[in-house]
Amino acid sequence: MQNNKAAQLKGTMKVPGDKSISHRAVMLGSIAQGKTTVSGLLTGDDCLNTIDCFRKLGVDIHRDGEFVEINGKGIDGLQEPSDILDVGNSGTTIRLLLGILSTLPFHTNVIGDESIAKRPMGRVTIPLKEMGAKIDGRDNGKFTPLSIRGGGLKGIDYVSPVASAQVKSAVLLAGLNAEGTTSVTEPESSRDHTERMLQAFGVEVVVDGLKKSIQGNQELTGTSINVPGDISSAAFFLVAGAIIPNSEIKIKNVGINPTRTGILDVLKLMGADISIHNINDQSVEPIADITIKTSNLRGVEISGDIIPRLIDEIPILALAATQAEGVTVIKDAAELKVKETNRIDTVVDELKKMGANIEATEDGMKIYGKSKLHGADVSSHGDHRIGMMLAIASCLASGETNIKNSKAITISYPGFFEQLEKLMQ
Ligand SMILES: O=C(O)C1=C[C@@H](OP(=O)(O)O)[C@@H](O)[C@H](O)C1
Ligand SMILES: C=C(OP(=O)(O)O)C(=O)O
Repeated sequence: MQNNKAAQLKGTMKVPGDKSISHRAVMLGSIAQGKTTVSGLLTGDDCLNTIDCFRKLGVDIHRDGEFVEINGKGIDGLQEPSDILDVGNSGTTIRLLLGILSTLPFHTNVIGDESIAKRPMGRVTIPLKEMGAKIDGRDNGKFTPLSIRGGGLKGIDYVSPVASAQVKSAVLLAGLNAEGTTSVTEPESSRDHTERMLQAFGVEVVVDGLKKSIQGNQELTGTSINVPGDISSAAFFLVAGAIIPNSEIKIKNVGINPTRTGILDVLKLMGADISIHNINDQSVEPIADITIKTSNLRGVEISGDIIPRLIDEIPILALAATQAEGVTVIKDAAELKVKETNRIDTVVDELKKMGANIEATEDGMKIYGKSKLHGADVSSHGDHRIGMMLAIASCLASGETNIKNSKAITISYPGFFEQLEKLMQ
């Protein structure tokens, strides 16, 4: 993909459905009893892989664009698949799926792409094995391909070493069909979409600070889910609006769940001209419209318990920091190393090629502001968020930027380039 400098970005837009919520809607609908309808589903590759895995498990799922109907027969309605389940590039799919498969008394093989093969699965397979699931795979079940035979689980009181919604969700989903109570305690709060959505399906989740508990043998009842716009996708246009001259962008219907809004807090702290309006917190997930205008940003420190609230937004925040006055320091973000790519390395290496003054640290990065970016030959390394960050960087850079493997962007944002082009007109 080739991109050139943009004079301005102006307009009103929507972003596709939230990826985390879309995965969960398909999964919970598949294990619920009765009909679930989902509107506004993200049709990115990751969520399509989730649908494909549950179809292979025998679930009746009809999709018409962003609308999905699932005819659930309860968790016991899932059947041993005759084919390997392939999650593609999606960490959320494999980790949450492992939680569900752990409860089912049959055999499944699960694989993903070469990025998934490098990502740690021990963080979910260790507690799931402790609950009684039989899981094997490379390095004693810590990496794909994985083979799993579930059933006969016992609840656990699990203290997770990482603030990860995928770990929390996998254990809680396994707990749905385990004997007794299952609890997960996290070091910091991670996104709580699973807890919220389980409640919408009629399951009781007990929240005691950082400890979340669930009783075994609870049945889910099908429901209607309306997926809000993905704040992680909106983040690319929020930063674009702030750093590209003469811009003003309004993004409608964005999910503003407080466990996801670290990006808004940091942009405000950096001095961005951002406003949040039309807040509607009447349903399971709160939504709002967000407007951003070209801003004079300043460098900040981003560390501590805000990190899980903006973990996927760090690549685009790093780009914002290259245009801020002063230095930005990102700490406590070692989790970036185990995403689709090592996002500390890919952000630093690719932005350096475009002239940014940025260095990697042990658990984050340091960015010196007000760099003049120039076009270069860069690569997404197959990581959708790196691809989108580079596309926004190219709108600011002088000359031409060639982004290798920009196709990866469809993992979370089909139609990204079309949207960007519309705002340039
Ligand atoms: O649960 C989810 O939907 C997600 C949780 C986060 O990962 P971790 O659970 O590994 O922190 C996030 O980075 C990922 O994009 C989606
Ligand atoms: C880390 C991400 O997703 P996943 O873990 O589902 O692959 C992401 O979307 O940035």
